[in-house]
Amino acid sequence: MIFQETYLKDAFVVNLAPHIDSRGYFVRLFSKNEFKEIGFNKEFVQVNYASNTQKYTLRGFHFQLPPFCETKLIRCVRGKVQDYIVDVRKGSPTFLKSFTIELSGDNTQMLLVPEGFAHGYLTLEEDSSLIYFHSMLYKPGHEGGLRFDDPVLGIEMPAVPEIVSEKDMHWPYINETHFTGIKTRHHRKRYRHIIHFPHRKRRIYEPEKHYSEN
Ligand SMILES: Cc1cn([C@H]2C[C@H](O)[C@@H](COP(=O)(O)OP(=O)(O)O[C@H]3O[C@@H](C)C(=O)[C@@H](O)[C@H]3O)O2)c(=O)[nH]c1=O
Repeated sequence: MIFQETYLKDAFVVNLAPHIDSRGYFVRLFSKNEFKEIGFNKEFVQVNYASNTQKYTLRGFHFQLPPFCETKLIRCVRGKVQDYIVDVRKGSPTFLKSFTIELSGDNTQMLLVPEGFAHGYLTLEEDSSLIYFHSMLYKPGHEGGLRFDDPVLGIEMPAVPEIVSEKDMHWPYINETHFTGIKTRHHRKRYRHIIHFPHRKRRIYEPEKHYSEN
């Protein structure tokens, strides 16, 4: 596994190392020892699987509220998605900035979504499925969400979402209730096997302009 540090503090792209032979391939998705390299020492306590029938289905952007914040490891096992994360940690240097990556059943990348990040994706192919590893159990009633089209986030998608749940259509636009209060980790130790993504220019967040009545 090779960990690629993103420009969002604590969020990593995990590059897998498949063992290929005449049968196909074998690949390790998680190893406690390898993840220690990036300071990850939690346990995954729940594994979820989501199947999406249609292209341009959107799920997200979701996070669990304190004290049930969770780290998630995301792998697309079939089809293709554009995956997004948004830093909603109050006080984080990358607060409200987003990162996106294409994940697919054919590529060998996963995304590690740290605590205090919202996560979502848009399917780019029919029949796209994902598996998520969670460090916290599902807590109904403790879910937070961001609108995928919130102008504060300025997220550009490759296509207009065509299928979105009622719940995801009704998240309020950015306001204080979204801020998880999770602190970023302060250590900035350099890790082995880490590649850095270049910074992307994002629009400046101006709360007084963007807070909505919702
Ligand atoms: C997330 C979740 C949902 N459910 C139930 C609640 C509901 O009846 C049904 C569908 O739930 P949702 O509409 O919230 O599912 P969905 O919109 O797919 O939610 C997921 O979105 C992606 C982007 C993530 O990152 C995941 O962590 C999760 O939040 O499944 C569970 O039983 N356990 C769970 O862990």
